[in-house]
Amino acid sequence: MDVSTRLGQLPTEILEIWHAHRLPVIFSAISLIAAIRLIQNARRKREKLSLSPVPISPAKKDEDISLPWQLEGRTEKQELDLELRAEDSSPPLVQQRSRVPKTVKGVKLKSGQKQAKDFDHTTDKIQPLIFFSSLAGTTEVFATKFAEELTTWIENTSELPSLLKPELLDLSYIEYDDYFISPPKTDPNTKYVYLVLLPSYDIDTVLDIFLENLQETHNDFRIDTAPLSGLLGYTVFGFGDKQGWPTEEEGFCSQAKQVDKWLAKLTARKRAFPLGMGDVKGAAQERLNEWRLGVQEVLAEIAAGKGLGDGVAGSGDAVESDEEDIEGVENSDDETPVSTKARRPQKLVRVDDLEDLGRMINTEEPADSAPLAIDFTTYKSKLKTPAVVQLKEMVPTSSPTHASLTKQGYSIIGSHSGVKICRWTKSALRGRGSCYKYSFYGIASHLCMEATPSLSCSNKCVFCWRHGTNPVGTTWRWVTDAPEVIFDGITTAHYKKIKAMKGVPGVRAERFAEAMRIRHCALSLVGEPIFYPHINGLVAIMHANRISTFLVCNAQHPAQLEALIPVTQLYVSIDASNKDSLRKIDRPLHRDFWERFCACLDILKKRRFEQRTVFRLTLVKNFNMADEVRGYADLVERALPGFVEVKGVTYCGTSAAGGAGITMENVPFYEEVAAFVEALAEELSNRGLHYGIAAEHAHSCCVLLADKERFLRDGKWATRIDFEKFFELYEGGGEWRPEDYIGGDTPEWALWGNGGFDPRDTRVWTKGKNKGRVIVGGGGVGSEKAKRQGVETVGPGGMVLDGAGVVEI
Ligand SMILES: Cc1cc2nc3c(=O)[nH]c(=O)nc-3n(C[C@H](O)[C@H](O)[C@H](O)COP(=O)(O)O)c2cc1C
Repeated sequence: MDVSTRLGQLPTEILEIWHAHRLPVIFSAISLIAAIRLIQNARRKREKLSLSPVPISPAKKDEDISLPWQLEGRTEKQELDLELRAEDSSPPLVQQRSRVPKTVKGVKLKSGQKQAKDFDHTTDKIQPLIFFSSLAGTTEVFATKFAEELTTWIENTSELPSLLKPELLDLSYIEYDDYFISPPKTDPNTKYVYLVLLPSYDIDTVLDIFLENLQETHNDFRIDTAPLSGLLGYTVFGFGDKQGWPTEEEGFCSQAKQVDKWLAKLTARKRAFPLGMGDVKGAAQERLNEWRLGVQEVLAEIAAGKGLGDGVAGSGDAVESDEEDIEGVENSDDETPVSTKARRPQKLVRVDDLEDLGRMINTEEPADSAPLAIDFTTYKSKLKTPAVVQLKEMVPTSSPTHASLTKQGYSIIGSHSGVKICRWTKSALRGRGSCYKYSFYGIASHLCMEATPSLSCSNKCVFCWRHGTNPVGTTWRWVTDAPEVIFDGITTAHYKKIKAMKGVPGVRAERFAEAMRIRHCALSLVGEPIFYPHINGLVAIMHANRISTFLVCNAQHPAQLEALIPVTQLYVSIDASNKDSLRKIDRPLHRDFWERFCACLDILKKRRFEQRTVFRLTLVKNFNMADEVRGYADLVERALPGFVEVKGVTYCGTSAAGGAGITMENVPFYEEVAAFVEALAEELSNRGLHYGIAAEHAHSCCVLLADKERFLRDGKWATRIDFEKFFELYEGGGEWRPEDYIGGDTPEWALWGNGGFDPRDTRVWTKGKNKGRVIVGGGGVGSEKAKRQGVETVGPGGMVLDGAGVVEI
């Protein structure tokens, strides 16, 4: 075979060989590739391992740290990281002393530590300030007595001329910033000692706000870590109840302990005397007396120029500071104590917003790979992640608040909603008259349910009949119930309460039957309905069930107000005409309460053509009535509400009200309310605003002003509501105006001057004292007319006055 022939056969032979051996060949090739990949992977893993950082020894780390004044050219973030790492280098003395592993915290940059101002006992004065907080009045009583006894001691101790008379300050009335960002700056020769008396509450109260404020001040990078170090000293006394909270572990005086701890930080350990604690059901007075004697001794020593003493437990020296540090580490909310912080010039990082700082720290890993625990969660609650925050129930079933509310007739639904049958509902069931909502708007009280999805509020109004035990807070941080659950719960509880009226003498059968179909819901009661995060869901369910909604808000939540879906009638409580007065009467928890209030007015103005808007003024004599007409007119001019309801405050007669400074003296007579309304109407008219006095309900001490251009129809007041039309418009989904669901004319008997009592109902005088009535009070157009028409005039708080005394109706 020649070469050319053999070459011609070669492909065929190769093909044959391939067919004969292809399987082993393919298998070998795959095995080879797999082996190579495995070897490569193994090599890569080893390389990665070898790249992991060598654990940094303390010595090595210290070398790494650049001091702040060497940071030129670095980014803010780099500077901050280095600051944080520098904080990690605690002095050896403290490291040795720590009995637990130290958690190193990032510290926001603060300006240099202020040392305590020098005190010259020969020239300077000592001003003791006694701060107290009291929700139910107990602490106030103790604090007042304590202040009196301390004053007597000072006055009788002639060798202490530098000691000034103590001042008693209610934490609810002062601006925290005036006292807890730095000591008051009055006379440079006056130095302060803070004496703080506090109860403890394991529910959300204003005390939490105070604590949060102290904490925020300490953590605010713009303020010194120890801004109160200029104080001569401080000490705290706590009141608690050992029956409910037997031991400190179980919460006895827990909040006083926390305040004591934060003040230690803010004052750079100026604790003048150890924390005192008294059991209000036990020997509180004896403990307080002992504590007072100790405080007196300390004051005498300071006055004698001996300061707080050295090296003694409770003196605030380094040993004690370390104790506190350890406690803080255990609690995971502490920081490196002032005494152990690296003392070096601080370079301020420019951060436009505190949140920016939090973001920077939380999102970027430190350059140093050594673990660095950073706790900034406490100064800005927004930074808390839901996973970390332990959600509590607002009103747990086992809480005293729950027990107290239930006793008062409230049904608590879930853990934050409530419903209560109103006295006017009972009255209407018995044919004895409805509340002003019937006279003004046509809401029969037996068809109306009063409820709230949030028992908590962000105000602590002096006239709130539940202050003292109601939860308060500025943010919603509780377990949240679904709107469906709340709706089912409140309606079921309401019907149950109506049914319970079945056997009550005088209940009219037809009204009882009607009452078994709720038509209206007043979302007010107590607390703050728009605080509930799903308020829109709840309102929508109400409307779907053809229940009209009257929602009252406290003008402290502009964002929620803006987002609220239209309700049948939207109220904003206007409890004062100016900032100062509002602070005194509403005692708001929000520091920017006035800005929030004004923002809500602007929202109300914007939304006045979507729904009926109402200003609710509650007049409290000596608080928000005198000389405030012009101020209220300013607010009306700003928001232009459709209606202004003016109501005299109702006296709740509890010790809580007394504690807040409200007595019967503060309850205006109806004639005073009437005179106020007339003055307001005149002021509005002088400004070219078209409001007129439309209706009254003397029994609730309530008068209605309305916008004449919108609710005066053919010369007749038309303040009532066409509820069916409202639902039609709502369900139609298009645009509508409040004028589109105006009902019939305001009935004659409800008009201003006619008293406001539905003649179809029966007036029943309690204890049958309707004979020989003497009309007390009276005055103003309304009451004059009322007198002429034989309507009795009511006294303070809806009390009818007669010759025989006060008869409640
Ligand atoms: C709802 C509620 C919660 C309380 N929580 C605590 C508590 O956690 N620890 C405690 O020691 N006492 C607690 N107490 C008891 C109060 O601190 C005590 O009654 C105190 O005297 C109240 O002071 P004040 O009402 O005058 O402000 C609580 C009382 C109530 C009503």
